Amino acid sequence: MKPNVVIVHELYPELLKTLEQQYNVVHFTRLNSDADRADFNAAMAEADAFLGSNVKFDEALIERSPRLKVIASVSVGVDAYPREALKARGIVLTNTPEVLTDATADTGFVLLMMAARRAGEMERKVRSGNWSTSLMSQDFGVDVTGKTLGIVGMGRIGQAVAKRGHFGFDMPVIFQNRSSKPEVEAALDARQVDLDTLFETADFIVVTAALSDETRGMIGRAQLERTREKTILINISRGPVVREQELIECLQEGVLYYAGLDVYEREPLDPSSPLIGLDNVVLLPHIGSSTVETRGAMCDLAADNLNRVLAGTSPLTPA
Ligand SMILES: NC(=O)C1=CN([C@@H]2O[C@H](COP(=O)(O)OP(=O)(O)OC[C@H]3O[C@@H](n4cnc5c(N)ncnc54)[C@H](O)[C@@H]3O)[C@@H](O)[C@H]2O)C=CC1
Ligand SMILES: O=C(O)C(=O)CO
Repeated sequence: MKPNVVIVHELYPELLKTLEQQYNVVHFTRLNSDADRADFNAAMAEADAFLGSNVKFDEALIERSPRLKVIASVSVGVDAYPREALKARGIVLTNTPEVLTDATADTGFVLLMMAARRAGEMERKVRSGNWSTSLMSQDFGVDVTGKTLGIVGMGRIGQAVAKRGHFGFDMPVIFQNRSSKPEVEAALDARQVDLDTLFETADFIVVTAALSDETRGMIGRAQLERTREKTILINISRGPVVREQELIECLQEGVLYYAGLDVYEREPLDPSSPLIGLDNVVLLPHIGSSTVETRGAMCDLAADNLNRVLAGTSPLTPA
């Protein structure tokens, strides 16, 4: 009997075909409707394995999936999964580290550059026929090269952002991390500081810390009030690391100069969010790792992990 595999993700055709040859696959590109949800729940009742992302795996779903052996998440962040419940059931959780590090760090720099040069605002002006009003000094942004870069959470993605800043833009790097990282300090001529010092000192602050009970709400008004006149905050980790309502208020009041966000407290971002009406924020729809090559590599790694667990061997990247 072939194992049953539920997939909730777009896959490139060759990979889907390979998986369909090996398994009984029920495939959703995403769960769009109540009908999809009902079909998904029915499929999970029989599933041996799940591959995908953006599915809320609460304890009730785990209970309704009695045969489940492995969740191969197409993401590095695994904050959406109830670890204790998975452990209790012996379900293996895998993720996709490394292969998305560069694409996500690049997205951090897209946001940083767009915010620094107010590129979204300028682009909107050109499109609305207001070329000349973008040439006034009150519309100018700020320099990037040589400015101090502050990283919150110096893991894989944090280090990739820091490398871009250090080698590409001549930036002094400071960072805050849960554990000490002398090797990073040495390699990037960087300095590890506490969170308050980071917010007081950096010109650009890039949040790349994983979401956990410890980091949830770690950044709010108390930190933003410490920033300098033209500080820019970028969040490419998870929305709930930053207190979104306090961020909005600080942007509205000019306490924080500018922000660039790829992630939000609730996704998709509600169209009625005040963020959408603010000029001093660049908004992306959680596309940190969304390139053709990187998504392909993430799906390959997730599939390898799933194959290995179903074959009774250890996954390449257990979460
Ligand atoms: N925007 C997007 O599309 C993407 C977002 N991500 C997010 O980025 C996160 C980081 O990914 P990686 O760098 O690969 O993970 P990682 O595990 O290498 O790095 C996470 C870092 O956060 C640090 N950290 C944990 N608690 C902290 C605390 N209280 N204070 C300061 N630092 C703390 C850890 O020490 C670690 O260095 C993921 O967990 C995910 O949420 C990842 C990929 C794409
Ligand atoms: O990998 C992750 O954690 C993401 O957010 C999407 O790539």
